[in-house]
Amino acid sequence: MPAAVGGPVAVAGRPAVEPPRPAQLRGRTVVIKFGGNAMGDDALQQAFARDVVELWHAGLRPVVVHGGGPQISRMLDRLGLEVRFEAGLRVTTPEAMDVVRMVLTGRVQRELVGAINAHGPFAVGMSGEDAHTMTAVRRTARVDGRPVDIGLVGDIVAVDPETVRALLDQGRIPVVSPVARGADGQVYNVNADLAASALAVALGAERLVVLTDVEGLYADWPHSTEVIERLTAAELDELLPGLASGMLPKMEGCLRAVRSGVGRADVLDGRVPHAVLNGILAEKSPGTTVVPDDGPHTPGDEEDGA
Ligand SMILES: Nc1ncnc2c1ncn2[C@@H]1O[C@H](COP(=O)(O)OP(=O)(O)O)[C@@H](O)[C@H]1O
Ligand SMILES: CC(=O)N[C@@H](CCC(=O)OP(=O)(O)O)C(=O)O
Repeated sequence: MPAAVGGPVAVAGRPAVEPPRPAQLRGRTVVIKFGGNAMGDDALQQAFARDVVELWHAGLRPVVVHGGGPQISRMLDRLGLEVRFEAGLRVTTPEAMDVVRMVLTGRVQRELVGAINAHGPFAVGMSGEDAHTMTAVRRTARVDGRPVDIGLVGDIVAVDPETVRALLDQGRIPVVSPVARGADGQVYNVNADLAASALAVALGAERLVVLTDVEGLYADWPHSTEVIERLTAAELDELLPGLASGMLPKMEGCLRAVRSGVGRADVLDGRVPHAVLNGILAEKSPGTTVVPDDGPHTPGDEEDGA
């Protein structure tokens, strides 16, 4: 596969995107989390796939970590199994774990890989289990300050990024499902936002981009939809205990990422077509940007670890 060639990103029929410093972004790794909500919409999935390929053409090294929560819930429902979340994490029985693995790696990932590969032989799907890429330990949820057993849910404790890095070096676009292996051989269900964050850290990624089904982090949800445009890690740390449902692991992932070397994390509205392209190439992203306490690490400041 030819080496990526950087250049302005022209997208016919769409508002012009002003790439701020494409030369500085060239060769940089960007981890993008694509959530299950956006995946349910064919047009959005196709637009996402095109964006990812365009980033590749612009010379970036995109890695996709996908979710699939709604798809798992629907399948559990069809099978007559319970659907329940605690603090934004699915309560995962051994039977549910089988379904999680089958739906994420066997179905949702195949569809996304197919959408990207409509543009060429780019995407290679893999699970966090593969080649010990993600190792997890069982975690509990905290509800009202108390630990709650949520079954086979994992927290990632180690990432070996070599397989993902090798794919990037071959000019591929890795598409990773958030399933991890425990050191004990047990398979764990990992929240996709936290999996994306852990992989971004291990790859020394420039950016973590999390797509969701709202405009960003709302300051006073559910009473208002005023989006917080930018916050530092310390500011987010203070807000975190007050966050609810799916926003909690998402923002926890952003915090972990910027506290561990990722230059910046953006939460963007995945319902907006081409959110990824606009979010990454525009100077100011339309959603919520989380920066390290000492400000964003901009491309060119230091060597990318990837
Ligand atoms: N402060 C907040 N700001 C925005 N959304 C919030 C907030 N707190 C909770 N939410 C909820 O979190 C949801 C996003 O999380 P989730 O459903 O897990 O998304 P995804 O499938 O994209 O990972 C929003 O749709 C909203 O209902
Ligand atoms: C532990 C846990 O909650 N895992 C998630 C994994 C998928 C996911 O995170 O998907 P979205 O990004 O689409 O929500 C789940 O079972 O739903």
